[in-house]
Amino acid sequence: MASAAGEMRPFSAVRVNTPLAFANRLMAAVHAALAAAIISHRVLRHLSAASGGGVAVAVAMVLADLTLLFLWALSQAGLWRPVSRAAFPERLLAARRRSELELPGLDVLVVTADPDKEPPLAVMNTVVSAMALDYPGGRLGVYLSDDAGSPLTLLAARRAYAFARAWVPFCRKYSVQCPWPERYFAGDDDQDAGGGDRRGGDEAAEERQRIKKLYEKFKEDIEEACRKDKRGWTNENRQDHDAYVEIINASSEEEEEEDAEEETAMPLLVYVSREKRRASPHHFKAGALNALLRVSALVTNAPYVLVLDCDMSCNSRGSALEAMCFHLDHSPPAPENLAFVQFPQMFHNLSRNDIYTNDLRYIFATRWIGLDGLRGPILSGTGFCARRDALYGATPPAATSSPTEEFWSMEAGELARRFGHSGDLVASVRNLHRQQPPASSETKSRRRDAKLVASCAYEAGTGWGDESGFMYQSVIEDYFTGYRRLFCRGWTSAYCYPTPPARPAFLGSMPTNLNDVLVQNKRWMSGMLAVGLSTKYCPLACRELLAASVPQAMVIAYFGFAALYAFPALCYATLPQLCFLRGVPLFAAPWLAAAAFASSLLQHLVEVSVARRGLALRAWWNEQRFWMLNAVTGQLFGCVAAVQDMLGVAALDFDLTSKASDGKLYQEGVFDFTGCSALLLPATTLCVLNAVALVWGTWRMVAGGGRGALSPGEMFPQVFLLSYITALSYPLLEGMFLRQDHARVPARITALSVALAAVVLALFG
Ligand SMILES: O=c1ccn([C@@H]2O[C@H](COP(=O)(O)OP(=O)(O)O[C@H]3O[C@H](CO)[C@@H](O)[C@H](O)[C@H]3O)[C@@H](O)[C@H]2O)c(=O)[nH]1
Ligand SMILES: [Mn+2]
Repeated sequence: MASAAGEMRPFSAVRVNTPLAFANRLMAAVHAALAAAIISHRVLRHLSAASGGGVAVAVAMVLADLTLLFLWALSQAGLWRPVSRAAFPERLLAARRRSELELPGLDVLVVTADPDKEPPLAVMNTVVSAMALDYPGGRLGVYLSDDAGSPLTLLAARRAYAFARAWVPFCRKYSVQCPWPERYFAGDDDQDAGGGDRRGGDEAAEERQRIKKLYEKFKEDIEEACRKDKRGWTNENRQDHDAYVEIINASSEEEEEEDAEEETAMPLLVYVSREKRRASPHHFKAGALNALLRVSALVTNAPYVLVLDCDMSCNSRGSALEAMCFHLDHSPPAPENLAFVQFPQMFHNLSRNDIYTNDLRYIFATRWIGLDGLRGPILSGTGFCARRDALYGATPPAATSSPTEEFWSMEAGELARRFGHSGDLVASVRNLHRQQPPASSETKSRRRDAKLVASCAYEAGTGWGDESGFMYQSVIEDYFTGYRRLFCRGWTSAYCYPTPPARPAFLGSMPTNLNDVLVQNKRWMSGMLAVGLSTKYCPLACRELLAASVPQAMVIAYFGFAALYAFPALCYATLPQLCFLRGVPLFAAPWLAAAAFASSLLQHLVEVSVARRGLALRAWWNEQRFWMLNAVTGQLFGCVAAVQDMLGVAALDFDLTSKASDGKLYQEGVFDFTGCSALLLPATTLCVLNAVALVWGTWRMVAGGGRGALSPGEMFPQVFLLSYITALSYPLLEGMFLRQDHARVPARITALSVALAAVVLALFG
C-alpha cells in the first residue's frame, strides 16, 4: 500500500484562509494596544490617586481588566490560522475499487442514560441513522450503551433493529441522503426526490410508502411501550443492576447472516448495559464509553470508532467515508499522527433568533476552524471518529515504529495491568491492526467475556480511565481526554466542517429552557476549570503540549479558565454601579475606555458575521447578552463547584440535559424561566442593582444632589455602561416585573433578588 499511496490522489485538502488570518491578527494587535493603554492608565493614574475604599475599588478593577486581557489573549490563538478542509470520498472509493486500499472496520458507539430525559424513539433514530451510514455493512457495528439498564430501551433497540432491516437496504438502494428516519419522513427527502438522486420513479415512491408505514408502526410501538412503562423500572433499578449485553442480530429468529456479502450485510447492533452498583463509581459518560470500547473490542474490534451522543443523529450518510478520507490519506497535506476527525456539533432544534446562543458558534464555527490550522480542534464529545489505538493510550507512530507494534510487543503482564484480566480483551488489543476479522468460533468465545468486561469490578486496579480509554479525572471527559490522552502525546486532529450547502454530518439537540442551558454551562465550566486550576493538569504547565504548540496550549487553557470570566463580570456588574451612585468616576480616560469597548464589540461582530457569512447583528446581540448572563450564572457557579471539588467538599456531577421538551418559547425567541433556581439569582440581583443605580444615580446627577459634584462628562462612560447592561438584561427585568405568563421568573427569585439588591444598596450605595 505504501507504494500505491504515492500514486493515489490525496483524499483530502486543506487551505489556509489568509485574508481572515490577516484581519484577525490586525484586530488583535489594535485591541491589545488599547487594552494595554487602558490598564496602564488605570494603574498609573487611578491607583496612585485613590485613597481608602477607593484603593480597593481601583485594585479590583485592575484585576478585572487583567483577567479579561488574559482570557482574551488566550482566545486569540484560536483565530491565528483559520483553515478549511475538504474530503474527497469518491477518490477513496475509486482507490478501493482498484484494490489499493481496504476500508477498515468502524464501530459506532452511542450512549444513553435515562429514558425519561432521552426519549427512546429519538435514541433509536440515532441508532438506526448510524446503521444506515454509507459504509460496508460487514465492517460497521453499532453499540448502544444504556446507563439506565432499562428494559424499555432494550425493547426499543430490538424493534429498531427490525426496522433497520428494511430501512438500511432502502437507503442503500435509493442513495438516500438523510439516514435519519424521523427527519427523512418529515420531509427532508425533498433533496433526494428533486435532485434526481432517487432512481426508479414509481417503484421508489411505492417503496418509500411501504417503509414509511413500517416506520410509523415502529414509532407507535415504541410510544406505546413508553406509555406502559411508566414507573416500571424505578430509579433504584437504574442505579443498581447487572451487566447485560445482547447482540441483537444474533438473537433474532432469522438466521445469522454470517455469509452475506460484506457490502450488503446488515451492520451489527449490540445493546450494552454495564453493571451499576451504588457503591461503585461509574464515571458517567466516560465510564459508559470505556465499557463500549471493551465490549466492541470483543465483538468486532474495529480500528476506528465513531462516538455519538444519543441525541446526535446522523444527518448525512457520507460522514463515515469522509472521516476515512482523513484517516486513510497518507499523502501530504494530510495531517500527520491523526488521532481523530471531529465534526462540528450542529443542532436541529435551533430557533432563528437563538436567544441562548445554542448554536455554539464561538466553538464550532470559529475557534475549531482556527485550531484546525494549528494541531486540530479539541475533542468535542460527540461526532468524532477516532483511532481505537490512540484512545487506548498508544503513542503516535512517529515515536514508535507503529501503534500495532506498541501493543504487539508489550508484555502480557503489562497489557493485563492496563486493560484488565480478560484474556480475550488483551488478545484483541494485540491484534488491533491485523485486518482480518476473528474466526467465528473465536468470536463466540470472545462474546462470552462481554459481560465480564462490562462489570463494575472489571476496571479495578487497571489503567482504564487513566492510561487507557476515556479519562475519568474530569466530568468533561471529551475536553480532558483530547488534551491529555491525545494532544499531549503528540497526536493531532482534523476538523471536518461542511461549508453550506453541504448537509451537516450530524444534528443534535440543545436544551430549550434557560435553566437547563445554565445547568449545562455550569457543568462544562466547572469541569474545565477543575482542569485549568489543577496543579497536575493545567494546560499552561504541560510541557509536552507547550513543546508541540504554544498556540494550541493557549486555546486549551482558554477553555480551562473560561469560567474565570465570572470575576470581571462581577466587578463590572457592581463597582461602576455603586461608584456611580456615589458620584465617583471609574473611567478617568473616557476616550480610551470607549475605544477599547468599541474595538471589543467590533471584533466580536466580525467573528459572528464571518461565521454566519453576512452581517449578523441579531446573533451578535444574542451572544453579548448570553455571555453576560452566563458569566454571572453558569460560570460563577461553575467556579464555586470547581472550588468545592478541589477542596473535597462536593464532587462534580454530570447533570444530564433533558431532550424531551418542545421548546415552544425558545422557538418564539422568548426567555423561558420555568424551573429557574438559585442559579439565576446572582443575575437577577445584579440586574436589579444595575437598573436602580442607573435611574437613581442619573436622577442624583441631574438634580445635582449627588455627593460628588461631578460633571456628566466624567460620568458618561459609567452612564453608558449601565445603560448597555440594562439593555442587555432587559429580558430579565421583563421576566421579573412585566411578564405574567407561567414562564416568567419565579416570584420567589424576584423577591429575593429585590431584597438582596436592597441590602447591597443599603450597605454600599
Ligand atoms: O452517566 C452518564 C451521563 C451521560 N451519558 C450520556 O452522555 C451524553 C451527553 O449527555 P448530555 O446530557 O446530552 O450532555 P451535553 O451537555 O449535551 O453534552 C455535551 O457535553 C458533554 C460533556 O459534559 C460531552 O460529553 C457531550 O458530547 C457534549 O455534547 C448523552 O448521550 C448521555 O446519555 C451517559 O451515557 N452516562
Ligand atoms: Mn446533549
